[in-house]
Amino acid sequence: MSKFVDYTGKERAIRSAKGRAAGAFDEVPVIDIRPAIAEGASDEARAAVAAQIKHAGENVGFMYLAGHGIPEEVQLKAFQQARLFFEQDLGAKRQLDFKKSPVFRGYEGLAGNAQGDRKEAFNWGYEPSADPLNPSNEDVVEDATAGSGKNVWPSLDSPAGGLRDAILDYYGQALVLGRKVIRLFALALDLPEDTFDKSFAVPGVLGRILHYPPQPPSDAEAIGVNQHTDIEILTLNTEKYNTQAGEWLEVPPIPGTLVCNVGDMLARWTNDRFISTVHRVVNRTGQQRYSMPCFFGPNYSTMIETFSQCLAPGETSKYEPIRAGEVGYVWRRLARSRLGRKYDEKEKLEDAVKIDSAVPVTAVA
Ligand SMILES: O=C(O)CCC(=O)C(=O)O
Ligand SMILES: [Fe+2]
Repeated sequence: MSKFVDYTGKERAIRSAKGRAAGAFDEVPVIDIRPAIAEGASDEARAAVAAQIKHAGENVGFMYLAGHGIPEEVQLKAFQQARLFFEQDLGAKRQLDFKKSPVFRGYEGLAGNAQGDRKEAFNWGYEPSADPLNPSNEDVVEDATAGSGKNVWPSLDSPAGGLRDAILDYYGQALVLGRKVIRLFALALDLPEDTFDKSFAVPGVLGRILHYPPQPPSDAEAIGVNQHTDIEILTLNTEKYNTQAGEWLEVPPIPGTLVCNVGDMLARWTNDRFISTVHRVVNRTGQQRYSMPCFFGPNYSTMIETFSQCLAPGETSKYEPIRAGEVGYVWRRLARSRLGRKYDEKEKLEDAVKIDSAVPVTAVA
């Protein structure tokens, strides 16, 4: 594997190499969460599922979640609309170019993406009207530094006019599920079950649909999304490939499951007790590939400071406390992955996330 340099510029060891070498895993575990999220689930059932999450979080950083309860049809409807959106010509898609949004919402093209990845994406964020547990229609303040901002959607009379409804139907169900999963993560970390609840009342949950065209047969190693770690606490997704211990471990789609992986915020919160695993996407299917990750981050004013329970006596955290969004952790990270900027905590946020609209985005065939 080529070396991995993390967002702070440090060369990073793939921590899960240790787990793999010790024979802790050679594949991503499948965890049936139904017994733990069912109405009236017993403490024993929840503890049993939390124990599996703990093992996966500490050794792999990735897990399949079965029994999650989101109908496949809801996902497929969003993918159908996404296909209609991505099939449009570039000019139509670029009307919703993410570079027009202070919070990177909208279309991210195949060309002009910072890493040269073979993918295009449509990005959105938290919208109160889509949240079954927060049904107020209050407008979210359009302020990148406060960390929310407005979504952009295709107009109703355009070819993908149903994209908003289809995405938000899925996203609303994912929000409900994510809040349950995050409680199980708290249990898995031996923390009070409600540890994350307050910061997930109005959470910083970003979503995106990605489209990966089939790779040219002449280029079997063409990268869909280059190696990276995710920014937030955990990601719920449909399918992907990741890496451990110097070789890439395949994570093929398993019907009826979602893939869940640990992100860097949880690594910071747990001082790397839970591993934010490096992963990438290579589309070798010969088909168009679509995926729809939702990145679960807390309210943007939340301070992320390593839980004392995750430190051994006398141990200090490797990580400085950092605010999730307001002073820019999320936005600096997104500027890095979407605009190719350097991650620098000292740079003024306005400069770090400023979009230079004079930079042309070139088209590729
Ligand atoms: O397409 C996928 O399955 C994964 C994409 C991904 O890793 C990401 O957007 O962070
Ligand atoms: Fe990712």
